This record gives sequence, structure tokens and C-alpha cells, in this order.
Amino acid sequence: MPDERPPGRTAPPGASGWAAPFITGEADVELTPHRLEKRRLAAAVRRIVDAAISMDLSADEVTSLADRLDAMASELSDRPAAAYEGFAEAATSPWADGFFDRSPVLGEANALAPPIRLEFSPDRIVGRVVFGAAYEGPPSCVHGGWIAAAFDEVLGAAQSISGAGGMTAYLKVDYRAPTPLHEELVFEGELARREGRKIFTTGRVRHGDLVTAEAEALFISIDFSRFAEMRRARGDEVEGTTGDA
Ligand SMILES: CCCCCCCC(=O)SCCNC(=O)CCNC(=O)[C@H](O)C(C)(C)COP(=O)(O)OP(=O)(O)OC[C@H]1O[C@@H](n2cnc3c(N)ncnc32)[C@H](O)[C@@H]1OP(=O)(O)O
Repeated sequence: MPDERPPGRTAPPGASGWAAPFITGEADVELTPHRLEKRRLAAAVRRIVDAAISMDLSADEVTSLADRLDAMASELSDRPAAAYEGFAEAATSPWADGFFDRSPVLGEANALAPPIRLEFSPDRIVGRVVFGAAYEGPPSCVHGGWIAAAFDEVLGAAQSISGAGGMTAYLKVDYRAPTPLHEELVFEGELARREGRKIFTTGRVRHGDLVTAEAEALFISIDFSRFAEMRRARGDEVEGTTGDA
């Protein structure tokens, strides 16, 4: 099976029977004080979002908080966007080890992300997460769209076990039972098979012993020069054709 890593990527050990995984884990990127503070900022925003929708606040308290946060938001929105290092998702990262702080699902520096914590092994991906009040769909249960987003990310990482990286072509979710908020959930993703550029994956999410949803997804491996184009469109200075950062 061809190894489609961009130039410069080294094959990690493991994954017998397949090409070595495209993504093997979180990058050993130095967590500078600046990066750690960005993670702390995101954690604080996450707590504010949770509190804003779930706390019992009087009308006066809501007004006071809204005024303070509104002033902060105005101060921030005048700033220009910064260039950044890393990728928002594992499936399309050209790195052997990704840095996913900005991911809307995994990103510790993205307040929108629950975040899900991925564990990489040669034959499966496990994602652990507790969804808070902001992710509610049915009463006290996780919104189905967020379950789908979690599968997209976990199966997106699992497809990398094939040795290639690609984009989601389809994602099918079977919701078997309500998935609770405020409880640890364990997502699992595996590579089912690869047929040329088509990479088939399967997965499930468990709450304890109960499987609350199952999923399958097809990823299509892509030419990484397309990501260089996408990153140029984002305004990044990209050398060569790999889109590597
Ligand atoms: C850890 C983090 C992981 C995160 C993972 C997150 C990944 C994402 O969410 S990516 C964002 C969502 N996805 C997208 O935006 C993708 C948008 N779609 C596209 O860009 C393109 O349609 C793309 C790349 C999937 C395929 O396009 P292209 O490279 O031109 O391939 P194309 O020739 O159309 O298809 C290749 C083969 O796949 C098949 N195929 C493509 N799409 C599908 C589909 N939906 N269902 C079944 N088969 C399909 C084609 O029929 C073709 O088969 P064959 O070779 O047998 O004729």
C-alpha cells in the first residue's frame, strides 16, 4: 500500500498489516507560557458559557455580567487575527503528530471544544469526554449534532491508521439510546478497511457498559497540495506543496 505522507514525515512503529498511522498522537510541541495561558483563557470562557446558561442569576446579575463581558468582547474584537501553528483536525493534518489546540472538538485553546481527549494506539483511537450543560439536546442528554461531531473527529483520527489522511465523505450515526450530559463518555474508532483512496471506519460511544450510538464514516485520502491551497486562502505563508506548518 503506498505511503502517502508528505515529504519529511517519518513512519512511527506499530500498525502491522497497514501502513504506519498517519497520525500517532499529539505533537511534542513546546507548551510555552503563552500557549498554556491560551488554554487557561479557553477554560475560563468554557466555564462562563456553562454558567451563563445554567446558573440561577437574578435579572440584575445578568445585566451586570452582560455589561462586563460585552465590554471585554468589544475590546477583543478590534484586534487583528493572528497567524497560528497547528491544525484544527487530525484527519487533514500533514503532521505525523498533530497540534490541535484550535480544534472545535479537541482544542484545549478553543472554548467551543468540550474538549475530547484522544488516546492514540496502533489499532484504535479512544476519545474521552464529559459534555457539559452547553451541549444539551434532549433534556439532560447530549445534542445529537455534537455526538456526530465527536465521531467525525474520532473516526477522522482512526482513518489515519490506514497510513493516509483524508476528508470526510460521509458520516452515518445510529443513535441507540440517549447519551447523558455530565458523565464520562468513551468514543472508540477503528479502521474497517481501505480500498485505494477510500478509507472506511467504524466506531461507537459508550456510557459505562451501554453503547449509546454507533457510527461509520468514509474518508477520501487527498493530495496535500490541496491543503497548501486552503492554507494560502486562509492567509498563511506556505512553502512548498505539503501545507505543513
Ligand atoms: C482527529 C480529527 C479528525 C477530524 C476529521 C474531520 C474531517 C472533516 O470533517 S473534513 C470536513 C468535511 N468534509 C468535507 O468538507 C469534504 C468535502 N468533499 C470533498 O472535498 C470531496 O468530495 C472529497 C475530497 C471527499 C472527494 O473528492 P475527490 O477527491 O474529487 O474524489 P472523488 O473522485 O469525488 O471520489 C473518489 C472516490 O470516492 C467516492 N466517494 C466520494 N464521496 C463519496 C460519498 N459521499 N459516498 C460514497 N462514495 C464517495 C467516489 O465515488 C469515488 O469512487 P471511485 O473511485 O470508485 O469512482
